[in-house]
Amino acid sequence: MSGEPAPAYTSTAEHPPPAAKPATSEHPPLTSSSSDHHAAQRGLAAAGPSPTAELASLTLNLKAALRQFPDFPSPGILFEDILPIFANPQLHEELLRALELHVAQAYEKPDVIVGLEARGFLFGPSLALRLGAAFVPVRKQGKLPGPCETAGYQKEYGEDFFQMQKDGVRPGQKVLVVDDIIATGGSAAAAGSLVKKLGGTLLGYVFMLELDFLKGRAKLDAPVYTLLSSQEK
Ligand SMILES: O=P(O)(O)OC[C@H]1O[C@H](OP(=O)(O)OP(=O)(O)O)[C@H](O)[C@@H]1O
Ligand SMILES: Nc1ncnc2[nH]cnc12
Repeated sequence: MSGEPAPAYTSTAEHPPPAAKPATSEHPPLTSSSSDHHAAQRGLAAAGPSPTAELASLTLNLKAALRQFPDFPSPGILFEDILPIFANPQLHEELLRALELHVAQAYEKPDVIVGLEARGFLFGPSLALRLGAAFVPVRKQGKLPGPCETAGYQKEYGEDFFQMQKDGVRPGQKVLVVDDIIATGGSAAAAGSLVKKLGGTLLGYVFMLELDFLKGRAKLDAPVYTLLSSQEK
């Protein structure tokens, strides 16, 4: 890895997204020792608050933006609406920064970010670009052309089938699965099983939000990171 060029890391630093600023005291580079290799790849100086302190302040803003809708899409479900984060460019930027910080601290650099339809598509590709990784979708059955692997699953309010294209992940590639929410964990577990069927090495799972009381992470057999938690019962 160390000898490889890292074009996306460099280009992210040189071409930050519109709401982002270059590395400054407000948007500092990654500085912890565990993320030094990422910081070095990005060509950024070490300065500013620790990634842990920065993450803590970012998550406060993000949590405050969530909205809840009772009895949607069916009676008894308290629906967590993440869309206000994407409607606000500053929060959108803060979300990506928080996820990027966490991945750099906690995981090896992934080759592939696998995002789940549909809300995993809202930030999966942007995160992949920041990390210099490929983005590959998991889609609901019947949406992807060509040879696919299929896995059935149950989620908090229904059941479905997920698919991935057979050439989406090459054997041995390091994969992070990302999605907006983990509830019962059924969707994420199905996605992880597809990655493994394709021969990928599952580094772990990254979610914006976890509904802790449903204990979905117990279904997952790789490290799980959630930025925010909710509906503690
Ligand atoms: O942990 P689980 O109980 O499996 O539930 C979590 C999944 O449910 C939601 O997706 P949904 O299937 O509603 O699809 P959408 O993103 O297309 O709205 C959410 O985006 C997760 O993918
Ligand atoms: N309670 C919930 N809110 C939003 N998305 C979900 N996906 C599964 N459960 C959910």
